[in-house]
Amino acid sequence: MRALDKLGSTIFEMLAHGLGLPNDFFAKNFEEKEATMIRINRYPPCPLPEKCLGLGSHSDPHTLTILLQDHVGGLQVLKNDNHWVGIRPVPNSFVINIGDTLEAWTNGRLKSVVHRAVVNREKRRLSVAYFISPSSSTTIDCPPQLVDPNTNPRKYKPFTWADFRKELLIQKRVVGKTALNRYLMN
Ligand SMILES: O=C(O)CCC(=O)C(=O)O
Ligand SMILES: [Fe+2]
Repeated sequence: MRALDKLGSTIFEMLAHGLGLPNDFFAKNFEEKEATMIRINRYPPCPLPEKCLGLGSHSDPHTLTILLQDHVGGLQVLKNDNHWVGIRPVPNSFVINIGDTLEAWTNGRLKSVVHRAVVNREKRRLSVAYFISPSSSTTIDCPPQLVDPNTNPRKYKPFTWADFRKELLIQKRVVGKTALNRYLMN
């Protein structure tokens, strides 16, 4: 896990740099990484792949996901809210997903994509997802540099990662970005 945490930290630093924020703006909040977790997804072959899904449409609620997928393929991303695009597996590489928490933290500059996994008629598929989360007390509040009252007003009310996790637990199943929508400004 240490290598994945280090990769996550480097990505956070690069993202902060790209957004014109201090390099440690995000990375400094991940000392404790509460609720950071790894999930192994196993999708058995399915005789009727058009009739079922391996993993339904959702966005990852955490901050950053580092995903390793095998050669079979099945990950799809929702583009322009109306069509699914397959993410071709590239050997020896990770897929990096922005989570809901990072979308709120950047006032929507970084987007957490809605995605799903489809199944394969013949082949079993495996993927491994590492979901990185900040310390529970971290307040997710977008910095003033990313807000413009005229062109990009503040989209979300500040919340702590602990609050957001409670919202996630209340939901029976995460569908789309329902937990994050609870924090939208009125
Ligand atoms: O299996 C995949 O490619 C996607 C997995 C995923 O989206 C998840 O575990 O949240
Ligand atoms: Fe996901």
